Amino acid sequence: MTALHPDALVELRDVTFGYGERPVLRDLSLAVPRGKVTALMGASGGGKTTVLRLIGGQYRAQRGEVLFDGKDVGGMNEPQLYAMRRRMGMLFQFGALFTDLSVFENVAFPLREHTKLPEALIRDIVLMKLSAVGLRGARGLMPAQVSGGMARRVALARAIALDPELVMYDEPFAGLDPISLGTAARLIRKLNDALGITSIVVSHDVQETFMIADQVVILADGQVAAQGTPDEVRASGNPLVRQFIGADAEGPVRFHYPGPTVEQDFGVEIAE
Ligand SMILES: Nc1ncnc2c1ncn2[C@@H]1O[C@H](COP(=O)(O)OP(=O)(O)OP(=O)(O)O)[C@@H](O)[C@H]1O
Repeated sequence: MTALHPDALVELRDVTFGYGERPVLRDLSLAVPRGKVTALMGASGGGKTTVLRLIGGQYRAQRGEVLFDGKDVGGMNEPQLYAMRRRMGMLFQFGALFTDLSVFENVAFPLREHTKLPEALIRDIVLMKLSAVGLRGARGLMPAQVSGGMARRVALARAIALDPELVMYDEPFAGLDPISLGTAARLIRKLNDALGITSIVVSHDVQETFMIADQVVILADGQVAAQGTPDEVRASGNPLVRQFIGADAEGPVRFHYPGPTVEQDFGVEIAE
């Protein structure tokens, strides 16, 4: 399989996908360059998490191809998927930690699950990863004893425990105060560069995400509405994009999930 974008670690080619009748992604094509931070943004329900699930092989594209390192994820069998997922770290919304395991054991978990490394080596790796997120000293704490921002950093250390090539972050900043949010964003950038990772960040926080991203992809209606460097996207004239990045308060993005009209549901006309 020859990649259209030779420097891409992940590539979607003309991908169509829906959970049922309703298509979520329509002929979507995008490339995630190696070693870079790609931000995936767009209105709620636009399909961002769905893209991550297709990359992780949780779902298969109905049409088109999802390539990881040049191989079609949709064509992989279970052992191949398992091997591919070992090369990926995932940090999902709120990066839930195992509440009955210490900070140390949370980070050690993937190493114990996926490797047969001796205990001494596991210890060194865990402490190295915790050090990378500034929490080596917190190893003995339980999740209930750490702040929300710290918990997110522990989850980040866990996501990079197996030295992944790709890390996917789904709303890594959700629920964080502005200071923790800034810290988490800078950490994602720092780890990306220090460890030579490729990162995909799904986020609604325009300011912080634009600060750390090399490439921004804005999804709307299951397609790419804009793509480019943060500056290029900021300069976009597309009304959807302008509304999303906050340049225009009013715009074409619908507030309501598609469904029957108010008149159909209530038999009267109500201003929304
Ligand atoms: N497992 C599922 N079964 C059925 N429909 C789903 C499922 N997961 C998501 N959807 C629908 O698919 C659409 C896209 O969802 P997705 O979570 O990918 O969007 P998103 O851009 O990540 O949204 P948000 O920013 O709100 O998290 C939504 O309309 C959602 O309701």
